[in-house]
Amino acid sequence: MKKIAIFPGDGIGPEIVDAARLVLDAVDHAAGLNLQCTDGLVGGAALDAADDPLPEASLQLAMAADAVILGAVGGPRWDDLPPAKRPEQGLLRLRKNLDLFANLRPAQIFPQLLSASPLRPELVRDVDILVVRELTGDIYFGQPRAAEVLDGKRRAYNTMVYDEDEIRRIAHVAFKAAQGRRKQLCSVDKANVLETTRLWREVVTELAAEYPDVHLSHMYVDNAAMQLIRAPSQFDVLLTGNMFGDILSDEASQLTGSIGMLPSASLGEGRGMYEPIHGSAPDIAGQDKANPLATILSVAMMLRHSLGNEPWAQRVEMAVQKVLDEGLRTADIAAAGEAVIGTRAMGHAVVKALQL
Ligand SMILES: NC(=O)c1ccc[n+]([C@@H]2O[C@H](COP(=O)([O-])OP(=O)(O)OC[C@H]3O[C@@H](n4cnc5c(N)ncnc54)[C@H](O)[C@@H]3O)[C@@H](O)[C@H]2O)c1
Ligand SMILES: CC(C)[C@H](C(=O)O)[C@@H](O)C(=O)O
Ligand SMILES: [Mg+2]
Repeated sequence: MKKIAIFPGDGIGPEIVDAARLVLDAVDHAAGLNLQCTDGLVGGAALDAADDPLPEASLQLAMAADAVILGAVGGPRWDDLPPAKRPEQGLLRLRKNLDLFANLRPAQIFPQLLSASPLRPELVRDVDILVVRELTGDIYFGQPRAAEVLDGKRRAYNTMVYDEDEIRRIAHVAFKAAQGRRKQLCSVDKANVLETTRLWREVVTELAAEYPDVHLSHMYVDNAAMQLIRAPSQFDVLLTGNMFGDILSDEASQLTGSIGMLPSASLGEGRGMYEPIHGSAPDIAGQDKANPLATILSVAMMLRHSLGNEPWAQRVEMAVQKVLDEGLRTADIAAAGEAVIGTRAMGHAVVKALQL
């Protein structure tokens, strides 16, 4: 028996999670996984219910689980709160408390969606990038941080900080991932300006000696943002910090056609958390329009990384390929004039494509 904690969250979160749940339930039943799934509150939903974006009960639920599935958090209803009190803080605290320092965000091209990419097909056809984003450090968590009034003037600051151990452990993850792929690792930093990322570059370079089969290169983040659009297939594994990884992974999602296609795994020493990279999409929430495939592909990542079930991870990924082959599209991945299906119908279609 494995325990799965499920946090639907806000906005489209409950819709995409419900669609992914259809797939998870079907796999559980067919593969005899004997999963015990329990829902919890995080983000705005938790703020509303318990005045805390990560109530203690939710944290305990996650800590007791073998794996966590999360939809998305946040939305305009909570936008006036200061960052430290917002729904997003629930997600950040969950990541930090579970020590999920390694965020894997694969950006793969689905050949069926080449026409959905804003880039020319010949530029994106061979794209297969793994963004390895550090997830528990950087300017997200650095102290001190404050918003204050000084000499009658409002000012605010955050602190970007990494120590060498934090850099080393995420770099090991990236080097190992590269060894299992095309052996090209590009570390992205801003070492020409920032002390933090100068240390980042030093530590990553030191580690390269342990991975002689991996070709390591370094790139400044501004150039990387540009190269991702100019010639994205040059990248294999992209290693970067929390902030740059957040931005570059949203950018990379566009190569695939939609942010609704990018799953993620957040890993540490223990349980993993699985979530799409996108947010709560308030503009389409509650309309059965959201693409659940990123969440469904995150379930595949959970089967692979937390449940040790590679065959079923691949079956879910193949089922996603099949629905795309069949021409089934949510609005975000539909070409002009193409028929569109809703979130829930897409979930059912993936279950059908599993051919159980
Ligand atoms: N992991 C998370 O929980 C997470 C991630 C990013 C943003 N957020 C939060 O979500 C809220 C909205 O943020 P935002 O608008 O900047 O980013 P967003 O990712 O929610 O949406 C950006 C755009 O992408 C579209 N989109 C996102 N997911 C989609 C899907 N599955 N299918 C189809 N279209 C999709 C949206 O409709 C929107 O047009 C904010 O409160 C933000 O903090 C949460
Ligand atoms: C909601 C926010 C805290 C989060 C982040 O910045 O990590 C999101 O953008 C993501 O990419 O998961
Ligand atoms: Mg983000």
